[in-house]
Amino acid sequence: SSLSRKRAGKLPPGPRGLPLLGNALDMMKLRPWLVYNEWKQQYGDIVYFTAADRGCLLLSSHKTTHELMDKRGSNYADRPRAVMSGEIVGYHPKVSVPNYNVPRVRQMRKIIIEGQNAKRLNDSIIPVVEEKLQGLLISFLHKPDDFAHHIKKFIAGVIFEITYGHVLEDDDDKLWETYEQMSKDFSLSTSIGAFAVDSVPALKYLPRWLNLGWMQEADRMIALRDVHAQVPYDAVKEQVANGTARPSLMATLLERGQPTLEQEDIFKWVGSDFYSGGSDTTTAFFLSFVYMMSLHPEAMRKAQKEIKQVVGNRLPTLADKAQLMYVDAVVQEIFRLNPVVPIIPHATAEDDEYEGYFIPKGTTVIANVWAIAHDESVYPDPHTFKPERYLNQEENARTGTNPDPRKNMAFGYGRRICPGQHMAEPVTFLTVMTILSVFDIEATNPNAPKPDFSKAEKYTTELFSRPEPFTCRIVPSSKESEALIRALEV
Ligand code: HEM
Repeated sequence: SSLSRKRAGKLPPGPRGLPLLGNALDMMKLRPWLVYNEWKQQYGDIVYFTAADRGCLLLSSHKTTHELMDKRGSNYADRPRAVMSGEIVGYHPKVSVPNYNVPRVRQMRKIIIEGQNAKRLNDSIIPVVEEKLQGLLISFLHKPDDFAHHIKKFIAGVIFEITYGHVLEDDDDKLWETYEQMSKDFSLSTSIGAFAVDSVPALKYLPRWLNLGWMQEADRMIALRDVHAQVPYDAVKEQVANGTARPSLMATLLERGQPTLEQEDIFKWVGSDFYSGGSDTTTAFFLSFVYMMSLHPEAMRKAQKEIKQVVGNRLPTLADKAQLMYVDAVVQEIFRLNPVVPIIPHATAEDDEYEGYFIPKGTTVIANVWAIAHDESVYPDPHTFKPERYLNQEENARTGTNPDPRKNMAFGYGRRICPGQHMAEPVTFLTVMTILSVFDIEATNPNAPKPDFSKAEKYTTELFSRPEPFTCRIVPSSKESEALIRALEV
């Protein structure tokens, strides 16, 4: 590509001469978003660098992510090469791995999005969430210290029920165990730097008899890849055939008639993607919510007061949302301060040119969400948890500050934007509002120093970033609240 580069112009600025290997590997340990944020300060909102054998474009402003990833969507909707996860373990059937021009990507996104249309959302998804949410409140009441486990199980329960009509009851549910392992495999195989073969793709041609650690790991992942989605799919197929299927997305798809082999493969992997797309992300968000409340008692009390005024002494419903501006601001601030997906990787399908810079085909494009979320020209006082920032809508609109993080970064960009957003938005709001309507969340040690959010402290450095394990106290906010929860137990 050096010829076309000469013709098309220079690459954007950025750090040069980084060590060939190791750069990408070290990066992940360091919270790459912090390193990337420094590069933004040093080189600007459009930066080019190479990591191992890849060219990477780092976009660190609303302007650049919007102009390239949204407006030039068709050219910015591919994914970076995934050697371990795609080529070796074979997760290509997942919607998130292949390039956008693979037809099944669009077919799968369509099924996922239609699965959350307004009617399905109201009739099939929200009622399930409300029911599972009652179970969550009861678990919080009885075993508050296990809140992290309860949250995880709540999400898994919702996803299994809406995807397969599978009722998750036991902690050692087989389907749950399998999906958890698949989810771990998928995120490990996808993470930058976990496997050397992603930095040196030629390693994939080493003979299998060498039996290196990563080869054994890959074989184990491949075995699970082949079965995890087959088992629940076959179960629903049989239930549909003998008329015992509970309502679910999979049952709806199968009730339309005998699928072709190609459709079967797509349905199976859509099932897999509901879990890998929806569980770790939503769990990370709710853990972040609990953690933020424990650290910001004033914001919590303001939200609780608003709920009391609007809702009174009953459990809230989504119909109350329009009147709960402050609660909504709390939700936005959780999405912003510690974004669940701090950096989002896409890739270019063709050569491009932007503001005089040349952007080669096949460049990894990284949306630097963390840096945008902490940009003080967009979110003044960016490292502080401050729901109030969203409330002055006229002023915000006039100055272009404090845009809703859900609308322009938390769920990604362009043609790859999160297809689960249609349920994620109401589910996050409903859950936050319901928990706050009956519980106080308190820090175990209120005098401990607050983490420094300008350094992303106390948050993990995974693809889906969540708070590091923490403790807090979750107690009913009043006698009436406790009675409301106990009334749910039958
Ligand atoms: C708080 C919850 C969630 C957050 C923060 C979140 C965030 C994201 C982000 C940032 C992306 C990448 C978008 C891009 O590449 O531009 C994504 C992709 C995706 N999400 Fe979500 N998500 C959430 C919930 C869900 C749920 C509930 C589902 C279930 C259907 C889901 C399914 C997916 C799938 C399948 C993709 C891959 C799409 C593709 O590659 O074309 N997500 N999500």
